[in-house]
Amino acid sequence: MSPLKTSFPKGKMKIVILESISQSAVESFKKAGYTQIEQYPGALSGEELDEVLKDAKVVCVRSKTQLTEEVIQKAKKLVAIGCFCIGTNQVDLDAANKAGVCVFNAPFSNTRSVAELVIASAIMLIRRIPDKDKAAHAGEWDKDSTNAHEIRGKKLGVVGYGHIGSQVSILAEAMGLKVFYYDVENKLPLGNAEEVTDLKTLIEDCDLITLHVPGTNGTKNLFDKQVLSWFNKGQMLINMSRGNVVDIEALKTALEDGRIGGAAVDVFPEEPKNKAEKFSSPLQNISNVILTPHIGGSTEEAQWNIGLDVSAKLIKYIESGSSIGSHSIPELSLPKMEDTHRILHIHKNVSGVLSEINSKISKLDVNILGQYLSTNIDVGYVVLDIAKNDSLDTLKELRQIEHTIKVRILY
Ligand SMILES: NC(=O)C1=CN([C@@H]2O[C@H](COP(=O)(O)OP(=O)(O)OC[C@H]3O[C@@H](n4cnc5c(N)ncnc54)[C@H](O)[C@@H]3O)[C@@H](O)[C@H]2O)C=CC1
Ligand SMILES: O=C(O)CCC(=O)C(=O)O
Repeated sequence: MSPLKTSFPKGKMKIVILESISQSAVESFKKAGYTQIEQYPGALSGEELDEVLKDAKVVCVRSKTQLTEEVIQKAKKLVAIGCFCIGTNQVDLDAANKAGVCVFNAPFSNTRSVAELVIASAIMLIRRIPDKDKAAHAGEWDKDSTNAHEIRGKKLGVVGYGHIGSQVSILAEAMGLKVFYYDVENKLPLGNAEEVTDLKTLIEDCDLITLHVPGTNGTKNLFDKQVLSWFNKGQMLINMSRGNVVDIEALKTALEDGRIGGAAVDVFPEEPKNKAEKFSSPLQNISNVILTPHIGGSTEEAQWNIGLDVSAKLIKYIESGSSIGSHSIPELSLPKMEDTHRILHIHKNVSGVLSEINSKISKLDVNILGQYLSTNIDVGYVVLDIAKNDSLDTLKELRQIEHTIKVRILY
């Protein structure tokens, strides 16, 4: 079979890669025939980002680059966004959906890396290693065991029992911790973990609390002043989810008061865009606090696998239209194209569009060999496999249909 060609030559398809995404992604794109790859080490914003995205078909980001409605609307040629991470909160998913831009992520390639760092942090905090470490660096030999404990037998409260939370749960039990969890959804408890349906009880009863919720409007300031007031016996807090899940000023106060006995914080409301920008946080220089620069998922293993996972989804979408794993436009699983042309039509989900598409195609006297449709509240995604013909004319016709957002043709 001849290699799959796309309506738009691969060699002209600009792929923008920001935030030092793994070379595994770059290699995958190149191997698949994409040569116009622009790479930038950090995140971009403002005019610089707009300029780079002006003629980009695909943009690849991690957690920093903010792909707002404005940015997406200006990037007129954009077909797909790859989030080379778990979180998709840096992208306006609603705007991407309405602009017909497919958004993918890597839902579990760095899960284990985060879970391992949580366990490591739990041990460090409960042994008060941050202070011992600082003291040793300063030439002080402090062997005092006061307030240093084993994690064995301690109670761990997991807030958000999804992929990461449940992996933490398994590792924690293996280390002898007793695991409790709180989630807004009904979740299967792994091992001997027990659900606690009330957040206050979870916090009051556990020795360590670890946060693994997504960054959404619903989780913004989930740990606000009031929730942090439920820590009253020196429990420790680990936040490797998103910076704005915790009220950072209230956390500072609780740490200074000793109501919270220590914290490991990997994510911040304000994070530098790149290495050159300075990092500052109200949590700096507080006793028994570990601050890390959003590296929960930053292991070579995780980054390599994320690169492979997301690039494969992007290539599949570009070359076949399959949108399985999309966080924006509707998901469609598609069969292989067999000696056909494939039309991908993304449109506003209003009545009449589908029948107009079919009527245009029937007027062109083109045989429809397969039709696939998926919709969400705002957008419809229809894929038509048609007998080979002068497809460019078909494309022109379909672009004229009212409510069309994007049309592509594969041949
Ligand atoms: N620090 C880092 O480098 C990394 C951070 N993350 C963050 O971790 C988050 C979680 O990742 P996964 O476990 O893969 O996500 P997931 O979607 O598998 O799990 C999230 C869980 O949180 C629950 N949840 C949502 N709102 C909640 C609320 N208000 N209260 C309690 N539970 C709630 C959900 O029902 C779900 O079970 C990501 O969205 C990302 O923001 C992910 C990877 C690396
Ligand atoms: O590695 C990154 O840049 C972001 C990791 C993260 O927060 C995620 O996967 O959601």
